[in-house]
Amino acid sequence: MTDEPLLRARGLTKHYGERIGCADVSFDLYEGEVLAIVGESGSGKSTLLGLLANELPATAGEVLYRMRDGIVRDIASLSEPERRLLARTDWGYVRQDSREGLRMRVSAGANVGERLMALGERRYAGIRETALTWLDRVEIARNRIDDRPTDFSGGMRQRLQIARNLVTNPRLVFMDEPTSGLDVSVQARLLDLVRGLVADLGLAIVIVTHDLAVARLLSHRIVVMRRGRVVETGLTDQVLDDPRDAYSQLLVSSVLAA
Ligand SMILES: Nc1ncnc2c1ncn2[C@@H]1O[C@H](COP(=O)(O)OP(=O)(O)OP(=O)(O)O)[C@@H](O)[C@H]1O
Repeated sequence: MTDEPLLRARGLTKHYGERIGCADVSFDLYEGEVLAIVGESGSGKSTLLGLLANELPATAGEVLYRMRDGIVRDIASLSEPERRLLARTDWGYVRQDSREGLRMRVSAGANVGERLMALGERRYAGIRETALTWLDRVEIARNRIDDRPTDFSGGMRQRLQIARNLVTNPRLVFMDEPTSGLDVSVQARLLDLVRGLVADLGLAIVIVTHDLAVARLLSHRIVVMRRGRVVETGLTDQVLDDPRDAYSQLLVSSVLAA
């Protein structure tokens, strides 16, 4: 273990032509820490997540990541193979739309095994055994291993995405509104599962959500965005119970009033 941050965002800025996606965002993320990015629609949450996950090029600023070998790299300087390897091993990305995060035409088992195969694992029996273990962990019945995600409910698909991402023991997982569109009870089950995995595996998570209840339940720290800028950041309970910034106060109170 080390006290060094796992990831550092420094002055991250993204312009879409004249439009500002996000501007001058800086923070540190530590191992095992869950950071929620909240804000209303259009505040820049998805843009920031895209920059952090190296899926969008920044207009200015940088993301520094401490790789598994301990060396801190600017993610924009990674070669294409290095970038792909990082995205497949030490990082995960759980998408709002499971059709973007899963391969819908292959079985649940193949969805989970794919990243292992990409890392060179060729023993079919071993891959299947690991996939079964992960189906257990995300509470999908073992006899569904040969079924396709198209036959799964929304909640099961999100749990399968989680298994698919965690099979390589990533240290950092990005999540983009993972519970939106799910029924309340299904959401609660998913959040419970994620909480358990965070505790067991010491995962760091950056989660984008417009739902402050999700942020409250999962995150240690929170970043409040408005018009592409961070207006407030701090410990989740502190920000949600006693927001300093006028906009955060509005955001919190409008949810409370809802
Ligand atoms: N591809 C794009 N081209 C042009 N402008 C964009 C693009 N993507 C985002 N924007 C603009 O950047 C700003 C931030 O958008 P972003 O999608 O990051 O916000 P958000 O908080 O994730 O919103 P939502 O919750 O609706 O997804 C908005 O003004 C948006 O219109």
